Amino acid sequence: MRALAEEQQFLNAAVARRAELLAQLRAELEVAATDALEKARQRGLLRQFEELRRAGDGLIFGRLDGLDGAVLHLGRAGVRAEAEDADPLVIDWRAPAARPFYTATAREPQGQARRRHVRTSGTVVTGVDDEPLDGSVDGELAGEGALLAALGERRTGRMSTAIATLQREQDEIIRAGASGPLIVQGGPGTGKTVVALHRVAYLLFTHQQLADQAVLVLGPSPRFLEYIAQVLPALGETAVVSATCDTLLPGVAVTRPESRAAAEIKGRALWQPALQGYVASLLPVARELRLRWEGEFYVIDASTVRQALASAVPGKDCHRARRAFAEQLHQLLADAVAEQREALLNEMEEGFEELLARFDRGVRPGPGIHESASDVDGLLSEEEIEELRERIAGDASIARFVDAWWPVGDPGATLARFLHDGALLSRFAPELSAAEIALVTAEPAGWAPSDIPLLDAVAELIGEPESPRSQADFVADRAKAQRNWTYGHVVVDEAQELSEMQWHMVVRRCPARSITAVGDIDQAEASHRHTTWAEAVRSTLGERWTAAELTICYRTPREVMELTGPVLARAGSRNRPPRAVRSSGIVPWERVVEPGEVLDAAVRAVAELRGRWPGGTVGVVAPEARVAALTAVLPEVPVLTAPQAKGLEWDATLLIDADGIAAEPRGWNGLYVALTRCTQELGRLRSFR
Ligand SMILES: Nc1ncnc2c1ncn2[C@@H]1O[C@H](COP(=O)(O)OP(=O)(O)OP(=O)(O)O)[C@@H](O)[C@H]1O
Repeated sequence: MRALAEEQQFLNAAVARRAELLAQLRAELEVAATDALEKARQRGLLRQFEELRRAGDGLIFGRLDGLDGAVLHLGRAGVRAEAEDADPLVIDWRAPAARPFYTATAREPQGQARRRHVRTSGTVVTGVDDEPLDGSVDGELAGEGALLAALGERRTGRMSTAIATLQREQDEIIRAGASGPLIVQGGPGTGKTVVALHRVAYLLFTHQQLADQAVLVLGPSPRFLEYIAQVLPALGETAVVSATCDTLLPGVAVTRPESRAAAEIKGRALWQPALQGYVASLLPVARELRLRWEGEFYVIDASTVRQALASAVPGKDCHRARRAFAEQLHQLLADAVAEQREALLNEMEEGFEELLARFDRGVRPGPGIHESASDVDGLLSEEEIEELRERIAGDASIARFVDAWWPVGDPGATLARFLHDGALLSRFAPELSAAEIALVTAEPAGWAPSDIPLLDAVAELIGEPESPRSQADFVADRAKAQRNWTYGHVVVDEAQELSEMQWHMVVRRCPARSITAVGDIDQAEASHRHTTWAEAVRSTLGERWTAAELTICYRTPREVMELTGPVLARAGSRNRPPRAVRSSGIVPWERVVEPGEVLDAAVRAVAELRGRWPGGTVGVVAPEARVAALTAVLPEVPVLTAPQAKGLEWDATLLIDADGIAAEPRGWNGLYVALTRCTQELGRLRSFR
C-alpha cells in the first residue's frame, strides 16, 4: 500500500510537470520561425512536443532503486526537472541509464537493489510489482509478474508496446550497434516484431541524424503493417516509412498474381548481373557524330566519341552517364566551332585582309565580356568558348540530338521487353534452362510481386531523369515519394520470405548496410529455396553480417508449443521450437468431423471460442481451397491461409484441416505458423477426405 501511494505521489508530480512542459513547448512553437536555423530548432521542439504528448499513457512504468540509494523512474518519454541542473524527473526508456531495468538480474545486479514495475491507468497507479535484485529471488525473466500479466492480456488485433517488460535477450538486440547488417533468428512468438519495432524507436532516439534520413520498416503484408501500425507512433516515432516489398516503388503496383515456379525463378540472384548486362547492351555504340550548330555542320570523329563515352559511362546509371556524355559533347562542339572559326580565319588571313578586318569587327564581344586576344587576331578567347559552350548546353536542338542518339528507355518498358524476349534472356541469363525461359516469356503483361525487385534493379541501372524532389514537410513523406531515397536504417520483418532479388532491393535502400532483419527461417513459405540465413543473404551481404538469436516464446503457451516439435522436424528444420515462457492450462483439442460437416462444425467451434474469450480475438486458419467457403459462413472472424496468418496472433485459433495445410507448398512450415498463432487456446477440426 505504501508503495502504491508513493508511486501515485510521484506520478502526480510527473503529470503536473509534463503539463507544464507541454505548455512551454506549445508557446515556443507558436512563434513563427524566420530563418533556417530557427526552423530546424522548431522541428526539434515539435518532436519533443509530440513525444511528450503521446507519453500520457505510460508516463511512468518502472523504477530502479540503486544499491547507493539512487532512485530512477522510467517512462515512455523523458521528463525534464524544473531546475536546470537537476537530474530528469523521468528518464526515457531508451536512455543508457534505463538499461539495467531490462538487463539487471540477481546474479548481475548492475548496481541495482530493486526493479519495480508500476502499472498505471491514465493518471492513476493501479499496481506495483517489486523484484529484489539482492539474490533472494533468481528468476530468468526480468519482471516476471508484469511480463506474465502482459502476456495473459486479451489480444485486441493490434500490436501493443512492450517497453515495460522487454527481456534481456530482446534488449541486447534492440540496443545493438547499427553499423552493419544484423540478422535475428527467432522461433514463433519470441518477440521478433517487438524487438524490430523497439529497435527502430531506440535507434531514432540514440542517433538523432536518423530522423533526417528516415527509417524503413518492411513487413510481409498490408494486414501485418496495419497490425503493427500503432506501435511506432506509440513508441514516439514519426520518421518511419512502412511498406511491403510490393509497395516500395512509388507509382508502381502489383497487378497480377503469379505461379510459385515463376516467382522462384525471378527471385534468383542471377537477375542482377543479367539485368546489368542487358542495360549495358543498350548503351550507344561509338561512331562519328555530325551535329548542326547555327547552320554549319560539325563532325566529332568516332574515336573522340568513344573516349567521351569511356569517361562518361563507368560507375554511373544511364541518365547520369548520358548527362556526363552530353556535357563532354557540348565542350567538343564548342571546341569544334572555335577550331572551324580559326581555320576559316587562317584561310581568310591568307587572301582577304580587308574582309578579315570587317569580320573581326562583326564578332566583337558584347558588354560584360572581357577584351582579349581574340579581338586582335579573330580567334575565340577561353571566355568566349565558355560562353559558346553554355549556349550549346542550353540549346534544345542539341539536347534532342543527344536524346535521339542515346535513347534512355523507361524502366518498365525496358524490363518488359527483356522478360518477353527469349533470345535476350538466353544471352544475358545463361543460367536459365530453356523451360525456365519459356515459363518467364509466357507470363502475361502487368507486374507480379517478383517483378518489383527486377523493376527496381532496372530503375537503379537506368537512373532518374532530373526532376524536382518532393518538398513535403515530413521526412517520411519525402522518402516515400522518392524511389532512390537512402534510408538511415532498414528493418525487415519476416525476412525469411525475401528472395535474393528482394534482398538486393533492401540493400539498395541503405548502401551503408545499416540493416536489422528479423525472421524465422523455419517459417519460410515463399517460393525460394533457402533453408539457412547464410544461403539467403550470400549474394547480397556475403559473410559480412552478424547473427543474433531469440530463444524464448512469449506468445504461445507450453501446451501448444509441445505439438510443434514433430511439425518442425517434418518441415526439414534442424532447429528446435523455442521454449514457451508460460502455460495457459488449456489442453489443445481436436474434433474429427464428417467431410460434409466441416462448415457447421467450424461455425459451432468459433462460437464456443468467442464465448470463452469475450473481448478477445479468434482467428481461423485453413488450407487455401477452404478459405472462401469458410469466410462465407464466418463473417465475424478472420479466415486466413497459413501464409496470410504469418506474424498475426489471436487469443484462440481454430485450425481447420491440418493435413490439408501440410499438403500445400512448404506446407509443414505453414502448419508450424498456424499452430503458433494463439496466446491461449488452440482448437483443431479434422475431417476424413
Ligand atoms: N518482452 C515482452 N513483453 C510483453 N510482451 C511481449 C514481449 N515479447 C513479446 N511479447 C508478446 O509476444 C507476442 C509475440 O511477439 P512477436 O509478434 O513480436 O513475436 P514474433 O517473434 O514476431 O512471432 P512470429 O514469428 O510468430 O510472428 C506478442 O503478443 C508480443 O506483444
